[in-house]
Amino acid sequence: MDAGHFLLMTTDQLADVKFRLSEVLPQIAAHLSQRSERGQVAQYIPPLARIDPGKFGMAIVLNDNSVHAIGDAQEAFSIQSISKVFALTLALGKLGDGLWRRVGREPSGDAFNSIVLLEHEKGIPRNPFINAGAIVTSDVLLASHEPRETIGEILRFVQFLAEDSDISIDPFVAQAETATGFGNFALANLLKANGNLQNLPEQVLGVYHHQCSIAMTCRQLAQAGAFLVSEGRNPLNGFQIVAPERARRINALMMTCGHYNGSGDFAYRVGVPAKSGVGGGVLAIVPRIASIAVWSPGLNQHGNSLLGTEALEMLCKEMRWSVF
Ligand SMILES: NC(=O)CC[C@H](N)C(=O)O
Repeated sequence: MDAGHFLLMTTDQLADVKFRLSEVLPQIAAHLSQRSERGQVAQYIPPLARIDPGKFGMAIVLNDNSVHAIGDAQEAFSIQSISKVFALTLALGKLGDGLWRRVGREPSGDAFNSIVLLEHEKGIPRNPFINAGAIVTSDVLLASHEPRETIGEILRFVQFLAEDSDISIDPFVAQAETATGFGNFALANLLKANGNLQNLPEQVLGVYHHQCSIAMTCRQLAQAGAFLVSEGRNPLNGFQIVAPERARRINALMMTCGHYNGSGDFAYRVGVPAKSGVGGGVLAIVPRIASIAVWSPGLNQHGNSLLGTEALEMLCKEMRWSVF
């Protein structure tokens, strides 16, 4: 198929965006390199607590497949909760709207790992991006398979989206999460007690902790997210990954729930759909224009990347990118 078929910007618009990026990206890198306050790297997952908070990378994929990158954009990091976007995409493919009988679509206003609402709301998590909701999504993907088959399915999907078979799971992170994820076990047990898990908590968490432990570079992540930019079609290879309507809906969930109880602030400051992870990564989508991955491991009080958010705020302001 003709690559031009997928262009959602005219050639002139693309040239203009590329020119502005060549000016703005070095400014962002220079500005952030001077910041001494970089947030705190996640402490509760031991291998993440050892990551250098000085790291910073950003990659932008435009829908002609050109990649514009700065900093440590070629260094793999733990994508953590960003994996929830890919798992949700697969789960919607399996269950369609049936998924919404088991998970809600509302922001929680609580921390990503909160258990409070889950008891109140009888085991139906508020949305698929908080841990409880993502654990249900993992259960859907597990269905009656062996955990390792489902883990392989998620990994292969991400590799397929990024067209990169080098993407892998960090076994040390997966092991550490399983050894220390007592809060996730509490969530999974409460889901099971409420009849909202079909499989055993340890099997479901085997899937969930491994999907969170996928390691990717900014470049790979921005490429894997590109189907959300172009109405569900992967601009790398032209495959229609999801229907345009589904891509819009995944973006809507990223906008309303992608940053947990920091989602309102992120929408206000940045203004595009995005999903964060406690590894310090953020995947942000500018519909019809760009897929952006940024990585800075230090987190703010909500567990979202402090400088990653700031970088996106600067970028979207300078490029005048917003869905509003
Ligand atoms: N916000 C996150 O990235 C959390 C994911 C992490 N694996 C957890 O379960 O706590």
